[in-house]
Amino acid sequence: MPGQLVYIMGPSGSGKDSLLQQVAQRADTRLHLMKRCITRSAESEGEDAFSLSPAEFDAMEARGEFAMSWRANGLAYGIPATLDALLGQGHTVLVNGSRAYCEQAVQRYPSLLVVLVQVQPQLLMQRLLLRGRESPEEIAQRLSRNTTLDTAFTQRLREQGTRFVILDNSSDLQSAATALLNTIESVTSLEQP
Ligand SMILES: Nc1ncnc2c1ncn2[C@@H]1O[C@H](COP(=O)(O)OP(=O)(O)OP(=O)(O)O)[C@@H](O)[C@H]1O
Ligand SMILES: O=P(O)(O)OC[C@H]1O[C@H](OP(=O)(O)O)[C@H](O)[C@@H]1O
Repeated sequence: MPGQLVYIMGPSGSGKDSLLQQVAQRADTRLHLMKRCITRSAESEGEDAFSLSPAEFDAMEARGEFAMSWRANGLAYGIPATLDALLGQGHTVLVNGSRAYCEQAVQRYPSLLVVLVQVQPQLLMQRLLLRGRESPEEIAQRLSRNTTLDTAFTQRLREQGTRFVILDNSSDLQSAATALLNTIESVTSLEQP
């Protein structure tokens, strides 16, 4: 496909959604941020997503209306199949992805750019509590995912030759967004004929 998929992943609270919003605001029209379908209430704080019931999600998934889909944190997440049309038209497309789904994403889109967003661990809980979208119990469950997820897959990504960068968002959001945009621009300009 002529476009470039940018798959942003990282722990809950690392700032994926904030970074994507920043970059989408600053970037040109060939850069698209995919709006996700999530079985989360439409009233939830934060991310602008399509809110679906579990039954609606399952029906869309069965009809093949997602380019990618996964379950995590008690929720189902889907990236609409329009992703493939955008990539086919040559756009750079940003996706808020899951670490647990990353290897499947690489299999489907081998030329994707994987960006792992990291922050100092002690900041994660603080930022999630301040965001206030989940209860303290749900936040603890989200953070426990960081110890159970297999992090060796990042090593495998490098060995497979997948384009993979780590982006630190421990400091201010603007600096991290600039670094992300620079990374995307360096990869997409490499793709120019
Ligand atoms: N650099 C930063 N400095 C201070 N606060 C930040 C920074 N980046 C993000 N935040 C804040 O941290 C909280 C978590 O950020 P965000 O929702 O973007 O994370 P996320 O990785 O998308 O999390 P999740 O996977 O749980 O949706 C938000 O309240 C956001 O405003
Ligand atoms: O823990 P991992 O597998 O990386 O991610 C799981 C899911 O959680 C986050 O979504 P949100 O916090 O519900 O918006 C991610 O974006 C991903 O979809």
